Amino acid sequence: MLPQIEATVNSNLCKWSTQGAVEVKSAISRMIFNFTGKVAFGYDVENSKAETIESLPNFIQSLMSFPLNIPGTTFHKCMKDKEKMSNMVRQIMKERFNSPDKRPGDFLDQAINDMASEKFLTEDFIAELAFGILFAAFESVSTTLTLALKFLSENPHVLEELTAENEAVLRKRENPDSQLTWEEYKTMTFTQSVINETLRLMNIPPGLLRKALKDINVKGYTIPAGWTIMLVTPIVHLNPETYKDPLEFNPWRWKDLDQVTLSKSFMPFGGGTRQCAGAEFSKLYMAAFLHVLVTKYRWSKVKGGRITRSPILLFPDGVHVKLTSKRD
Ligand code: HEM
Repeated sequence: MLPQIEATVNSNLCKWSTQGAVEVKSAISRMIFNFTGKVAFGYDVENSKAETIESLPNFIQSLMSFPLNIPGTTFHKCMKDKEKMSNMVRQIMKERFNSPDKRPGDFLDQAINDMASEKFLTEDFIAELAFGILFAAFESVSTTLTLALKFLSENPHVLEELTAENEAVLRKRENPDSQLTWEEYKTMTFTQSVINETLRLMNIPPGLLRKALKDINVKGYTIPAGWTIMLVTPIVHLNPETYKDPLEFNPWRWKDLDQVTLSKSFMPFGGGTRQCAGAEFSKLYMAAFLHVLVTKYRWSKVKGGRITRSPILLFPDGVHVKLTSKRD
């Protein structure tokens, strides 16, 4: 999948560099939506008959609204947008039922095959599931990468080290134009540290939700069985006892953090059996994005960059940048 990721990042960044200013959050949302939609559900943005998801980048803003489903409300608009995405998957499912010989063997095909043995897998369930996966993918990865861009712009010494690591990867190749390999990805430790540090500082969700299955005693207090518990990950990620100067964007700190500390103090993808299903894919995607970005392009901020939390992380004015090729 790495060559596919690199190719999609290459073509998108090339396109952005020929435009004026690009609003990064929306642009990355579309890029990751189209990619995940294609590899998991066969959504072909170029040739699809399904309606283009124009409202996609604003979906998250309408999600946190009063749940009044009547025309004119934000919630109603949110439900309509969700319906568009689910319908897109329903349409693809219909095409696959009609042409069983043209199945690519992706995630959607697996779900369709499992419908025979798993009673809960109805067409509606798969459409909802697809929406959940697409939403989980485009919102979180685009927020992380947008924030990484912002942090890198504000910390030129980090950008310098990141660029040096990624340019060294190119220099070590026999053919500098060959594609990023898994082995190269594994050597990009500073790139991983930049991603970890961005994930640590940003905390997209305000916490993780769990249900107490039995009464739990915590320091003399009882959490009764059945109660919902919220683990506030931002508190864990900004704990000065683990992370010195916790508000500082300092990817170098990851060199000295051991695995035991991290298992309890770093959980951007959650933990246990409900841990994020897309964690490894996301890290790979983000590393490939940063690799292409810093080796081929430079960028300057045009406007935006303000961040709010409500309760997830939002960029109310977007982050607008101008990308230029390093070859120009
Ligand atoms: C930077 C990127 C991402 C972050 C920070 C992130 C974060 C999270 C978090 C915090 C959870 C809740 C875990 C828990 O309760 O323990 C979660 C769940 C989930 N994520 Fe992600 N996610 C990311 C990307 C993705 C991507 C790209 C996909 C799919 C391709 C994805 C699919 C899922 C799914 C399916 C779940 C539900 C898992 C379950 O309940 O069993 N995520 N994610």
